[in-house]
Amino acid sequence: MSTRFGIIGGGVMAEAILSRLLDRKLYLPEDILISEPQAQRREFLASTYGVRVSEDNRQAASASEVLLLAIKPQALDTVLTGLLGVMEKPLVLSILAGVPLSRLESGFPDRAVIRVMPNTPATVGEGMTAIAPGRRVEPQHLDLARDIFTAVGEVEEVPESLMDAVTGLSGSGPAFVAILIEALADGGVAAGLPRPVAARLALQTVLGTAVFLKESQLHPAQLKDRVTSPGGTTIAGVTRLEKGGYRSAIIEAVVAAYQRSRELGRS
Ligand SMILES: NC(=O)C1=CN([C@@H]2O[C@H](COP(=O)(O)OP(=O)(O)OC[C@H]3O[C@@H](n4cnc5c(N)ncnc54)[C@H](OP(=O)(O)O)[C@@H]3O)[C@@H](O)[C@H]2O)C=CC1
Ligand SMILES: O=C(O)[C@@H]1CCC=N1
Repeated sequence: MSTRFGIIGGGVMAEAILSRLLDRKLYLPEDILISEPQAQRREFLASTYGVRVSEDNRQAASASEVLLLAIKPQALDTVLTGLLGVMEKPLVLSILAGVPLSRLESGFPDRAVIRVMPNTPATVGEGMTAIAPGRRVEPQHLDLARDIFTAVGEVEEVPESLMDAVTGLSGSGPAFVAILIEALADGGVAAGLPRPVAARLALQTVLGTAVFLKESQLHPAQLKDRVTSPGGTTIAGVTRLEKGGYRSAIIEAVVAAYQRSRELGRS
């Protein structure tokens, strides 16, 4: 049976992408082969999604069209060593944080490589993916990568020099937003709301605000001004946020994640 889509590393992000690709019927389960060292994880992926699994990365790397690299950046060298001598030349899509195209292209000689940074909302088709094509990428490779990541959300092509910044913002950002939602709910509980009610209000407030901003094209500051009645509740809360360094904490979180992405690429 031929593999159209090979994945090396069947972890969180691989599952997020593959679940949506299957949902959207871009690939059939039998088109996909995932190599993953943990037997339990392989069994889970095979039984949940019907995909083929293997403990041998060389099988996934023999994919006829696409090879998605979804291992941790620290595992790259080991994986590359194990792939020496594999002759097939699929398009390589690397989602590894920080790892530069130059390192990927020397690890996959003669193959077209695209550096990609997706995020976990890809699972529900609301992902944000940035792509940066390498030197050997042809227009048809870029079209294929766009098709794959459009199936899991929005896609932006950027120069490779911006990929670490992308990683700090949209790659890591879902964690920062999840902490905000958790903290909003905690605030509601502190103010006396039952936990389930607080959790629902917090989630819908963040979702509603994001959808409203997207649809209205308002600048976030305009929305903030609309909510902030003179002498009212919101300005009391905003004052406390400013005192607590809310904005700078978020800016610094994105910058710290960007810097860590750069460090990972150097190792
Ligand atoms: N999580 C996220 O939100 C995002 C992650 N990324 C990137 O995606 C990549 C994967 O991240 P994530 O899914 O979170 O990590 P996970 O740890 O969940 O996934 C990595 C998987 O690779 C497996 N693995 C380890 N060594 C090998 C090997 N030699 N050959 C094949 N598979 C191996 C791991 O198995 P085991 O557990 O047994 O070690 C694990 O299942 C990273 O490079 C990360 O930078 C990019 C965007 C967003
Ligand atoms: O935390 C990480 O390293 C990965 C990359 C972007 C999101 N998660």
